[in-house]
Amino acid sequence: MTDRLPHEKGFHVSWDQIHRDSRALAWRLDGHGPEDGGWKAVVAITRGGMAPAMIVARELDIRTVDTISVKSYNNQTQSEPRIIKSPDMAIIGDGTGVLIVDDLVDTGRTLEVVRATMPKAHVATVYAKPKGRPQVDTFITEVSQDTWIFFPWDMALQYVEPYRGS
Ligand SMILES: O=P(O)(O)OC[C@H]1O[C@H](OP(=O)(O)OP(=O)(O)O)[C@H](O)[C@@H]1O
Ligand code: HPA
Ligand SMILES: [Mg+2]
Repeated sequence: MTDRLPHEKGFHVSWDQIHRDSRALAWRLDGHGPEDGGWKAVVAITRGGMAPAMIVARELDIRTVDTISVKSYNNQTQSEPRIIKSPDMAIIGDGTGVLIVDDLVDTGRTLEVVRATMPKAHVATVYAKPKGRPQVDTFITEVSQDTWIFFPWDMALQYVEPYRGS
């Protein structure tokens, strides 16, 4: 599969790395919620946003966690993003004090759709590519547009041949 990728580079993220980067995201967000009450809820964009959202919610002691389900990719082929499941809007309101969390922003189309449903929410991703950056309020690491990010939940440990074969 890898030789058919349209991306020049690969950025492989381990569980340890995503844990550290998600914690860094939480620390960056700490104290930046609305002055009257801080962050009140986290909305994870499924599925990739769920692991970072759990870590952010844990670090910032936020107990209200909901999800929004958006389907935009089939492997590496992009299609029109569709909202399959919305969060509980009675809790979310217009998004004030709500942190929307995703693993990454690429073209920004997923976030465009999500933002429209919660215009006052704060959008945070762990990784960002340049095209999608305008859709994100806070992120940790930027990678180039021609880089495909591989997450630990999509990978497995495997044997590699020694660099110098016998
Ligand atoms: O900025 P964009 O170009 O819209 O792409 C970013 C989105 O694509 C991936 O999710 P995907 O739709 O593949 O679903 P998944 O999280 O369930 O893997 C990723 O987790 C982001 O949510
Ligand atoms: O670089 C990526 N990695 C994983 N999923 C993605 N969805 C859009 N871009 C990416
Ligand atoms: Mg996703």
